[in-house]
Amino acid sequence: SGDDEKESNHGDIKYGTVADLLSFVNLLSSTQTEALQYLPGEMGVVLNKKHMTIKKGRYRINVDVQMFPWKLTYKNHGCGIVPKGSFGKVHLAQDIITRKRMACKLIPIENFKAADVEFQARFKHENVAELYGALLWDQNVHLFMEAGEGGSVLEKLDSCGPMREFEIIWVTKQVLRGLEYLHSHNIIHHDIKPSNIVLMSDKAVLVDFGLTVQMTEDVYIPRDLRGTEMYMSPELVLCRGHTTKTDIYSLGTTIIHMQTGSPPWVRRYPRTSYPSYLYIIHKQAPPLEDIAEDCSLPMRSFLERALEKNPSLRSPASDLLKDEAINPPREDQ
Ligand SMILES: Nc1nnc(-c2c[nH]c3ncc(-c4c[nH]c5ccccc45)cc23)o1
Repeated sequence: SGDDEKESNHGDIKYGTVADLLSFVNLLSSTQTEALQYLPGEMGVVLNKKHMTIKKGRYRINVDVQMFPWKLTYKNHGCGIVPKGSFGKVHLAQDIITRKRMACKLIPIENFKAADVEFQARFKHENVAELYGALLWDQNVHLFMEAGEGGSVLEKLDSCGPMREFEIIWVTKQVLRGLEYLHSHNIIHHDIKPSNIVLMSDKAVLVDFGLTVQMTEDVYIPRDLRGTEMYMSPELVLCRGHTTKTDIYSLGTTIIHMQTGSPPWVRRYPRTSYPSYLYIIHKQAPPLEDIAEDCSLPMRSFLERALEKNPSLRSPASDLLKDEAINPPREDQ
């Protein structure tokens, strides 16, 4: 009976719906810090029964799930690095029963915002890292997600140097499919860059939705500056309102980074002499000078469309997905 079921539960971890998870994370982000200590030691909602096995209302580290440092195939020193997201560390986790390997992002409860998970919970797409569950353990929110075991594009660039055009095309198509989906729901990611694109064997997915917003009007008026400077669009820097097109510009700067191994601007304006790039991004023409010399003509024209200074003239993801640069004729491949 329900009572037996209740008695046998020793914790507050349960399988639930997206609505259950959203009310759980809203509870967490709305609880005053001093009140957090009175919450049960273990609480959480698991969306995905296939990957995470709850036993008697519990899901414990080293009992039900093990945590590992990431081992990257191409990382020469092979040390288990723990990549840092916008507000937390990301570990590799493996469910003891299902053996499913997951990413587990730890966010200290005082830094946790419901927005960190809201969009990943509500919007599912093969190029958006799936959220499997959210748990609170001793003052840390643990987000279990789809793992990109190939690491992020940034780690690949740091380890293997500039990417070849066919690799860039492969990543760009995946990111554009994810952006086309998010933008069709008026969602702006706000932090498209190499470290927020992670690689699996058969696809790439977008991660880190801590800065993500859903537009309610035609234009989003920011209260604060969101994103990473080198990848920011001129209209975002101006802070007079922007749209989903800002993500397209950030993809353009990300492609320059994948081609050359460096973000735009930094070679012409060294970081040592330029603490901030905001004024440069605002005043200068888009960074077409930072496009790789050996960039193909189709990719160059793709970048001109993605880096168009005027967002209303900039191509949307749905148009760029049809661009010849990322749909080369067979013999080119
Ligand atoms: N900031 C953030 N928010 N969610 C994620 C995330 C979800 N699934 C993931 N899978 C892999 C990695 C990852 C990043 N760098 C790495 C280096 C080595 C191995 C793995 C990685 C990160 C994630 O990241």
